Amino acid sequence: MNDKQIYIGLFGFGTVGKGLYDVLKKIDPDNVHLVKVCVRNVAKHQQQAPELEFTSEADDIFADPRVNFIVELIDDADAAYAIVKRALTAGYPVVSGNKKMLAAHLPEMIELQKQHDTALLYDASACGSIPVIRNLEEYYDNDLLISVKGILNGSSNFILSKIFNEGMTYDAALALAQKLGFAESDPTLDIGGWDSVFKLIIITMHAFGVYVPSNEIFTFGIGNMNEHDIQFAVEKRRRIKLVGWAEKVAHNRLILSVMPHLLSKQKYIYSVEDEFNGVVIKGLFYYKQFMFGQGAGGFPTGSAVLSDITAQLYDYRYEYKKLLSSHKPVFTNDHRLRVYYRYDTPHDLNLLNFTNISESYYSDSFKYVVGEVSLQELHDRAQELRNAPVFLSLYPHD
Ligand SMILES: NC(=O)C1=CN([C@@H]2O[C@H](COP(=O)(O)OP(=O)(O)OC[C@H]3O[C@@H](n4cnc5c(N)ncnc54)[C@H](OP(=O)(O)O)[C@@H]3O)[C@@H](O)[C@H]2O)C=CC1
Ligand SMILES: N[C@@H](CC=O)C(=O)O
Repeated sequence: MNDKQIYIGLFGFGTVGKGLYDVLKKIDPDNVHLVKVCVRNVAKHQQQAPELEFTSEADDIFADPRVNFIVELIDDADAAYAIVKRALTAGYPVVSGNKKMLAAHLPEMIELQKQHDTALLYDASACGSIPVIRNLEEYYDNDLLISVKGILNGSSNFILSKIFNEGMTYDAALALAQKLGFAESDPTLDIGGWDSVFKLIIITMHAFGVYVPSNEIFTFGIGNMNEHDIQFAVEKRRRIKLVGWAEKVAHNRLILSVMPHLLSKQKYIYSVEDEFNGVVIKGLFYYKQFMFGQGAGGFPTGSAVLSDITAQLYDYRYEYKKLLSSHKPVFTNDHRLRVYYRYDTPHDLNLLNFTNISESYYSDSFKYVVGEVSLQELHDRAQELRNAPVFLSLYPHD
């Protein structure tokens, strides 16, 4: 046990910031202390924790001589970028939960850590309580990793579970996810697959040493799903789950996507319900491993943040070793996938060029095809697809 003491300047006291506070209160560690908290609305939060010092000025945190550690847990990615950059530049160790900010600025954040010889940890940003980043960084440090695939967003999974298992309406399920603190302040990030793609970008950096910006990754959420898609899934004895997927395919190329998958019972993530996340890691010689845990909520994420904080008691840092690998895969969208595609008009059907159509159905109210389509085409047409009355889902062979 070393005698290092961490004095935290905390930004944000919402679901996760308050979660961290509650976890700290419960554990009462000897070497981690919450010194000052920066929020927008001081009065609101002072009532929640009268013994804490609150401020609405970031400068008050940086000027406090006791603070030697910054924890950033706010819901504004631009402000989070400014705070984390300022903290790293000033040499503070930092913990952040902001996947949107991290996904947009990872290369710069890695550079800042190097330049200022300090650490930024963010395991809590991807899959809440599951220590997926540290495991990918430390344990899977070789070229044998084939794929990382999983349910990376608790809210959309919660909504799908409530619809499929309890027959709840989409709107009621979303309202409940918001009430329970799982959803982002802007829930279209959850529903639209954006939150998953931010996490996928971070995970891909630590799994394969490759950074791909979000605008290059096909992202399609569950917002367009309707009762016909649910009926199709039930008839096929499958479930629809929103899945983030990174996989090495032939010739050391790497495909990435976030989209619904029609999963059969054999798949590990078929049984991941509610706000839980599940990540399947596939390797050349060990087949598959499965990590499972709560992906959202104050306590699970607060405890993951605390784990990132205490890791710095022994100076833990991400080393980004895979960035330097000479065998890094090369990102591509040049890959074909089998999908289920529900459409309404001939125009919508013609948005995509299907080959190998194995199934199709046509009635006044429900039309679909199952066939192969290129990931590049899906990516190029993503915006049109999101805006059209269509739904699509990967339909993997069993
Ligand atoms: N909710 C979850 O389960 C998880 C969330 N995350 C991430 O953690 C972060 C926080 O999420 P969450 O706790 O749910 O968000 P909330 O909306 O519950 O809370 C956000 C907090 O940030 C504060 N805030 C916003 N902007 C500023 C600013 N410029 N300066 C200081 N404080 C500010 C708000 O203050 P005020 O209340 O006064 O307005 C509020 O206390 C996000 O990046 C989210 O993506 C990561 C994993 C799980
Ligand atoms: N909104 C996110 C929160 C955790 O990252 C989710 O639902 O997973």
